[in-house]
Amino acid sequence: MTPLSLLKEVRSPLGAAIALQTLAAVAGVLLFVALADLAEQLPHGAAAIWPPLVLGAIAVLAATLLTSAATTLSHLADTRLQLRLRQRLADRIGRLPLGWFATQGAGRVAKVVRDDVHGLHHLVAHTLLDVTAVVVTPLAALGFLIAADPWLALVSVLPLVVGVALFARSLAGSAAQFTEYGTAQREINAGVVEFVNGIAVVKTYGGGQRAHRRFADATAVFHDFFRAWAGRTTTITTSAFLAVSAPAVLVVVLGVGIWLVDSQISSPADLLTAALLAPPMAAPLAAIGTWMQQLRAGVSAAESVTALLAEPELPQPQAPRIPDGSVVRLENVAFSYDGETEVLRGIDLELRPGTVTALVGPSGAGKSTVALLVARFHDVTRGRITLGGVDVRELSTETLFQHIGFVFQDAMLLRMSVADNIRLGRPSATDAQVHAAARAARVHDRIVEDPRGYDAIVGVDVDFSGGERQRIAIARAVLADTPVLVLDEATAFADPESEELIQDALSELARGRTLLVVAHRLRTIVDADQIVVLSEGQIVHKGRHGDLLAEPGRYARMWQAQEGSHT
Ligand SMILES: Nc1ncnc2c1ncn2[C@@H]1O[C@H](COP(=O)(O)OP(=O)(O)OP(=O)(O)O)[C@@H](O)[C@H]1O
Repeated sequence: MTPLSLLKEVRSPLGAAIALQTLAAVAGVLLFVALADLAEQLPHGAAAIWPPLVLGAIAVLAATLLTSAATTLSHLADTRLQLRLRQRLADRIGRLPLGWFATQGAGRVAKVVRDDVHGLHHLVAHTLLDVTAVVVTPLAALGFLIAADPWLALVSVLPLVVGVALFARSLAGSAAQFTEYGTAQREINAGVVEFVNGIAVVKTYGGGQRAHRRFADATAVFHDFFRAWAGRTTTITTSAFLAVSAPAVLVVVLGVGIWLVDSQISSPADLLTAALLAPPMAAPLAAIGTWMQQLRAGVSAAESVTALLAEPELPQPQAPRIPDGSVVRLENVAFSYDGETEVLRGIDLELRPGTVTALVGPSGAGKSTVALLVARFHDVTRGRITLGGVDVRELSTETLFQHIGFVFQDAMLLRMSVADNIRLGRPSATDAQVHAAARAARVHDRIVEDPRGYDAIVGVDVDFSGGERQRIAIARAVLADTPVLVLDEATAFADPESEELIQDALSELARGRTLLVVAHRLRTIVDADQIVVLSEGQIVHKGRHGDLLAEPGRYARMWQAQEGSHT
């Protein structure tokens, strides 16, 4: 799909709008022709001026009505396109693997849905009509002039030709310059972002000079580049603007035109027509930069939308199967984020119902990745993951999430009431069930601290700390009541009281379920049925706390390091 094929959806209204705008531009030129005729007829009395007067009035009326009809149609096309695109994007976004969002960030989705769809609005509703007008007006004017007097037409088109030649010269080799311009701009932006993001560090450690060097250097590079570029092109660009400016055009047309009239090659009336038509014929060239930029922005918005629509979706099974029980098995699983480096290899693991499995290991070992794969945020690169004996790729998303729930580190709350946030786990839950889930998650007391309690809107009436958000997410999982639960233990930064509450909530949640926990502190998982030690994407040990501690190895060392730091 090419970016502009997006516009196929609205080909008919947009085509009609462009056709109407073309007629409007011709009518606009006709007005000048009528004016010239009017001036010519003035000495011949009232009867003679009526026809051009009526023609002028019709031209104005037609230009106004046609432009307004074209704009209405282009806006209708735009509204239809926006609706279709937003539906298609929502549909596509809904079918992307959940892991995609972690990698790409919600920022890209927001940019496309908000900014790029809006960028397309500009292209469809305005830019295409503007471009039509600036292309058709000179052509229509030239057509009228050629019909009236070819010599004057030639003179009138001269400033335009000179202008085009000068602009072409000033733009020669500009592709490389524009690339350099873009690179320099990006470097400045990166410098600003780095500086602003690091402002706390900069202020704390007083490294102001060094920290903003990247920004300062990028600005200096940009300044030098731009000065050199402007120096090379200013004279020629200014000459081009001058060539197509109304006074310059009039000087040329009147200067040569008067000589043509004197030499009886042209009539005074045709000279008047040329003097009226030549400036609007040349003027659009001065705006060439603006509309090229608008076209480029529109095309680039279309490219972003097309790219998002082309993102590979998570394959859905043709004939979804039903799992038999809720045993989860990872069989010789390998996974790569980038298709090159495998971050997991040969993972064999069984999560039996009612047991707790803890994943431990150094940072970057692949613990979170295993958790994400079990919840099918990504599909495995090799091997398979089964739930109740069925490959998770053969389950419908609905069935999968009826069986597997998850609570990840950055517990997401939506801008809705606290009760509805918890109810996301089970939309049909009664108030009493919501409250019971919140109690089990040790967050009920915090919720009722606010006078609006469960009706308080998150982010508007009430804000929660990270630990509280996580407990609300746990309440949601309690309510969803899935037999398998994947948890990314995120208590590392919680205060001791909050940590204790989260641990209580988790123990409550774990009762009777299959639990897979990404554990950062070993102390919380000493009672786990199975501790899996990962290192560099592979399982290096598996067993219970006591057994693992007994054998010298990574687990014993990790325990020593953590417990040593507690004593
Ligand atoms: N979205 C991603 N895109 C590319 N590589 C990733 C992505 N997420 C993780 N990785 C890489 O995969 C490997 C395993 O990461 P993972 O987050 O699973 O480790 P972890 O054991 O959970 O680490 P931590 O304890 O620090 O959270 C790391 O090398 C990491 O850099």
